[in-house]
Amino acid sequence: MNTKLIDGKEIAKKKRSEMKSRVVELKRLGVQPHLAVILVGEDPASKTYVKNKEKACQEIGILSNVFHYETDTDERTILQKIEQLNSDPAIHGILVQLPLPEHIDAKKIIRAIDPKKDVDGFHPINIGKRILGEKSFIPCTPLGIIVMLEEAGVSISGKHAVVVGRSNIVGKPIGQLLLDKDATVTYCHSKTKNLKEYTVQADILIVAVGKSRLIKADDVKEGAVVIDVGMNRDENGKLCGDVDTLEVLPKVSRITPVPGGVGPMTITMLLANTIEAAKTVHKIG
Ligand SMILES: Nc1nc2c(c(=O)[nH]1)N[C@@H](CN(C=O)c1ccc(C(=O)N[C@@H](CCC(=O)O)C(=O)O)cc1)CN2
Repeated sequence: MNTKLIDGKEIAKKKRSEMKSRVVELKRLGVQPHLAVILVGEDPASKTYVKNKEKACQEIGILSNVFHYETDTDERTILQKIEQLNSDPAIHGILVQLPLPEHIDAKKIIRAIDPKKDVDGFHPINIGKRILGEKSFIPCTPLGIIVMLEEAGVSISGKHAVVVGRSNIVGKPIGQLLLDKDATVTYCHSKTKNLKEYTVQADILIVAVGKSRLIKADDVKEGAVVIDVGMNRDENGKLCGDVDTLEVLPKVSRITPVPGGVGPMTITMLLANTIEAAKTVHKIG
């Protein structure tokens, strides 16, 4: 692998092996982390992600249950399931795979999850706590990006980080996390005029917009670190990111590939959050 590429698969492997040992320790103390996953519908990508989450849990000794509902399941059934999981002391983490079918209000569903079991970090209580710098669950993809930057030895303090994209799952939280690490943060989005004017100033460029190969060599500064969160299919059906990796590679100091970059870290951080949830509830430091 090109030395400029930040290998998400390798970092994920290392982190999962560390977590496996932590789970062994927890089991010795009589605690086995347990994750409940709710999947509604037949979206092929969501089914794959859920299967991979189940497999990853199994690999490191976390218990997992998947509750798979048909597409036309009503909101009340899902809310009742969440209520049941909230009050089950054996369950440490709950996640609802997104996106949900249109007739289900995702905001209502997320708010129903006990914030102490919200291992996705999407509940408004966890978002508020995070903004205030209090201990909270951090959404898995942004948390994975921070871990990748640390593992790659990229210093964040004093750097100009430009975030392209303002989703609640990635863009907003990653900007906040970088700010907490003393970066100067600029947010860009679909209404930003002359995007390039901002991206060329970035020491650390995070792109999460869902547009195939939007960022070209001319859009990045020499020596920048580029984190590509995009996961798109190009005109030939090939998986690609929001950054034109091949074109940008000669110019940057480090870059995450797609696939094999940020993606594998998302599930790895879910495991980390589930372990943390179990430790917190059992008051294990
Ligand atoms: N409840 C949640 N829903 C969704 C989340 C989330 O964090 N919580 N994130 C995404 C989907 N996602 C996990 O759920 C996810 C996406 C991608 C990957 C990944 O490993 N991607 C691979 C490529 C996979 C492929 O070949 O298609 C990679 O980048 O190498 C893992 C998890 C939306 N929903």
